[in-house]
Amino acid sequence: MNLLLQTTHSNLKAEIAVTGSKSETNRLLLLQALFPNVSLANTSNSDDSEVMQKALKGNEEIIDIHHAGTAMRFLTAYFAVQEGREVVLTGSARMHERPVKILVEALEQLGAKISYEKEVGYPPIRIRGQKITASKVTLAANVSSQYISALLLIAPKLENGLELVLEGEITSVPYIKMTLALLNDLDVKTSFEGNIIKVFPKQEVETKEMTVESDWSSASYFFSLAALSSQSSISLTSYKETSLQGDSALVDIYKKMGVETQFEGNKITLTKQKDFKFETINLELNNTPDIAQTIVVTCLGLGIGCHLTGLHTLKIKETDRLEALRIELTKLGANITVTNDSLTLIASNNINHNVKIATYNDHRMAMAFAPLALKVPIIIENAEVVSKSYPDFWEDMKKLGFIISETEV
Ligand SMILES: O=C(O)C1=C[C@@H](OP(=O)(O)O)[C@@H](O)[C@H](O)C1
Ligand SMILES: C=C(OP(=O)(O)O)C(=O)O
Repeated sequence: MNLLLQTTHSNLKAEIAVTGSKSETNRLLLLQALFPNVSLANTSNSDDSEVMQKALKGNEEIIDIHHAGTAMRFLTAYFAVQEGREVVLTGSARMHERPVKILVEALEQLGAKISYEKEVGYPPIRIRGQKITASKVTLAANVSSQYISALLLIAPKLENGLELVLEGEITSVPYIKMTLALLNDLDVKTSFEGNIIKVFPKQEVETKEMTVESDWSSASYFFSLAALSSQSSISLTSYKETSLQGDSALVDIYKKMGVETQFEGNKITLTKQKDFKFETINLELNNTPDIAQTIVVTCLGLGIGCHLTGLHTLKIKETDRLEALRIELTKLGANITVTNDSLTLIASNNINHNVKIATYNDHRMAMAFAPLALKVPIIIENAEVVSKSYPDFWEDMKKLGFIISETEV
């Protein structure tokens, strides 16, 4: 499905209930499987959370998690400790290119039995669940924080808890802190000092309802819309001023792009500042990789330049996001260069009309480019990809007055 996005005005006003954080949901679904007296509210309706839920509830031998990176990594750890159960974890063609070796080797250090069905280091993998008593493991921390979160999530149920020694520069740190914070909410004791993380054993937890905060990565598209609007009052519900999600850094980042965020109860309201003086944006995004695409597209729409660094993990996500951005932004007329871990956009006021944006099976390519419809009519190819994290995205865009129609071209 290709969608043509257009608008007749750029004064944006609506209240939108963004779905729950997929990162929090997928952690909590796993914790709920370990501790059944935990209940959940405001969970994500994303495909990634649905496959996670299905995998944990079902009894299949072959489990297909499609494009869901967190599900792949978290379930690898989960099934490694399900004594007597044997499963094959598989996924989409792209998932077969997303590395899991660091996690598999860490689990093997602990005594897990995992083998590769096809290429060494990549899914699909066969996991034979074991009882694990070892409690110390060393692993590289510079490729994906999801390996670390996966180990931390199963740690309280290990007889002797877990000590992780992290090697190299630690990437995507807020996601590790989110995992630890959710464990702490269940009264699991943890520590994170320097490059050592400890989780202490806990076999049972008190009955508790955990409410998932709405997804900040999904909110990024509304920050971008507010920045590119002539006027805006966009309210988003179920957000907190003190968030577990690193992407809440959007509040400070978009202040530099003329968006003011007001917190009121559990709601945020995004307003466009009048007569804002824009400057080139320089950001290090190692802590917030998922909002890089949103930010660079906003900069193009605003006609300002940016230099974004700390992006090495983008190459192994749903697609090589640096390459995808280079190709699609170039189609729009942008002057962009990328390296293995950075991106530079030169300021320009020209954006080509009616460009067809390819989305590379990446939800964030579709959603990050959508706000440009405030500047030029734009076509988003395979727009259904948004369901990986935000199935209602196009409906929510319509609430802001966008005219969205299917197109054959
Ligand atoms: O733990 C998580 O929920 C996530 C961690 C990040 O991945 P990396 O640690 O691989 O950068 C992020 O990009 C992903 O969308 C979700
Ligand atoms: C990278 C992402 O997800 P995952 O790694 O879980 O597939 C994302 O949602 O941007």
